[in-house]
Order: sequence, then structure tokens, then C-alpha cells
Amino acid sequence: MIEFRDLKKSYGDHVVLDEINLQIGQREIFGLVGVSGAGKSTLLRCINRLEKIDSGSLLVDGTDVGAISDRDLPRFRRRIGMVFQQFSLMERKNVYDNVYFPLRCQGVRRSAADRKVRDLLDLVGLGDKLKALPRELSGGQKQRVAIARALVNDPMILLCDEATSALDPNITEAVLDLLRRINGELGLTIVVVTHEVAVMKSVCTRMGLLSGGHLRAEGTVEHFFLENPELLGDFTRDAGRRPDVAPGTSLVRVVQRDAAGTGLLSQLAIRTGVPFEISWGGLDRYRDRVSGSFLLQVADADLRAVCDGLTALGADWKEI
Ligand SMILES: Nc1ncnc2c1ncn2[C@@H]1O[C@H](COP(=O)(O)OP(=O)(O)OP(=O)(O)O)[C@@H](O)[C@H]1O
Repeated sequence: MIEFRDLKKSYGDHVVLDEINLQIGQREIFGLVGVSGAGKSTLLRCINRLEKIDSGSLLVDGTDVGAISDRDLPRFRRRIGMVFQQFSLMERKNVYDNVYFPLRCQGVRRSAADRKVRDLLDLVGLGDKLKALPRELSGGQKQRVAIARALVNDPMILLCDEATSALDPNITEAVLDLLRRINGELGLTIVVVTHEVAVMKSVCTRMGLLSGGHLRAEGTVEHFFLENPELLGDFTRDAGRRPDVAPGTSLVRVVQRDAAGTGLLSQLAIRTGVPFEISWGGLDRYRDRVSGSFLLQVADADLRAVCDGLTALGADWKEI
């Protein structure tokens, strides 16, 4: 669906993106993460050619984005919706007119657009706010108007640049729920720039970690949070934390996907009869699943028994 091949982008002498190779599949919710200045927004803006790339290529649904003529660019951009942290609504226009505006610019009559605009505002839960002005809405409601507006051309891709960063955690969750619904019901591919752990865990299926303009790692959200938490050291204070271990003991990381009700650790204790300490870890929600990882501190003399027990139980584990 979206494919970056050896993409490079500079501002003057400053190389902002270098050798980016990445594929984002249809219907994915892909998170671009990284510290401030890593190049996330620039990479996102290349997708709808708000930024031009210097070399390499970028394919969107088979189209070479760099080769699109200026004449065809507006039509291409209509297939890609975008929402921003600051909502970018027109303050003097009401909710209905904000959503209708892109169609109006294309010459679509109000009567022809009416059903579409109302359906979208129903979808985002604002069917009763058609006449409200942006200043009469909460931040979360404003972002939902922006999302409805971004969907008005039936895009195949939605780009979200820190779309929830200005919102309270509760309101963020409602907007994330909407993104999940749009992804599921409309089949959109969504690319999310974020530095919020809650966003990564709540909506993303896969993520790419940018640092200094390079793609340092990519994989499932679980690959980052459960298997390689040290990659996220810049975002979560405890990510990759390796507790101090007593002399003569070792650490084993056990990853549990879809962990609810499996009782893996109690089964391990019963099976091996070995005392082990849980030094770190816990369960969390990843989209619609509860998964987690635990660091077990085990006496060296018992390590073999614990490792054999984990293997026999079909667990995903590694000595670290
Ligand atoms: N139009 C521009 N002209 C010159 N430099 C720019 C421009 N836009 C971005 N940059 C620089 O490119 C680098 C990457 O910026 P970008 O906004 O993509 O990073 P980011 O990871 O999205 O950061 P943040 O999380 O702070 O938004 C930064 O060093 C920034 O200063």
C-alpha cells in the first residue's frame, strides 16, 4: 500500500531522512515513533507529497508519488486524508460547513453532499452538533470534526500527525476508539505519528522507530513493548529496565500474548516446584488483547528446570 525505497530528504545541508526502506500494508494502523526532531512528521508529509523527496522512491497504492504531475496532485491528495494536533478547523464555519468545505471546493453542490456530510458526522458521534461553531466544542469533539472532514473524499489512507497530543487521556481514548472503528469499518490504512505510549499500544498494529532520520527498527507493537523494550527507552522510563540481580541468579524474560486467564506462571511454579521471583513486568492492553512480559529472577541452580518448564509449556521466553 505504502512503500518507501531508499528514501532521502534534506533541508539544505541537513539530512532529515536517510535510506528509509519501509512497507506499510493495507488496513494497517502504523505508528511512526521517535523523539522530537527524528523526522516523523517529514516522513508522514512525504506520503501525500506535502514534502518532496530528494532521492529514492515512494509508492502509494502502486503510484510513484514523485512522478505525479502538478495537474494530478490534487486528485491524488484527495485519496489521503490528514489530521493534525491543532485540528485546523475554520473557526467561523459551523461543524457541518467545516466537513462540507473540501467538497464545496471541488464544486460539489450542498444538496449532493448533504447525505455524506451527515453520515460522517454521525460516524464520529457529532450528528447533533451540525450547527455548532468550533469554539463551542471540546478538543476531542474538534478532532472528531477534523477526522470527519478528512474522510469526506473517501480516502484510502488517513495520516494523523500527533492527532491526540493536545487531548486529555480520557478524550484521547475516545478518539483512538474512533480511529480503530474507521480502520475496521471503512478499511482505511492509517499512519500515526506519535510520541504517546498510550497511542502506540491502543491502536497501532506495527510501528517504525525513527532516530536521527534513520529507521532504527520496525515491527509489531508487541515486538517493541514485550520483546525489545529497550528500543523504547526514550519513551517509557521503565522500558528495557534490567533490575539488579542477586549474585548467583539469572533473569529470564517471559512474553505472554493474549495472556488473560492462561495462568502460565502458576503452571510453571507447579510444574517445576522452583521458587522464582518476578522482578519486573506486568500485563497491559494492546488493541483488543491483553499481553505482557515478566522478568523472572531464578537461582542459577534452578535455571535449567525453569527454562525446560517454560519450553514444555510452549512459552515465549529468553534468558537476558
Ligand atoms: N521546513 C523545514 N525547513 C527546515 N528544516 C525543517 C523543516 N521541517 C522540519 N525541519 C527539520 O527537520 C527535522 C525533522 O523534523 P520533523 O518535524 O519531521 O521531526 P519530528 O520527529 O516530527 O519532530 P516533532 O516530534 O518535534 O514534531 C528537524 O530537525 C526539523 O528542525
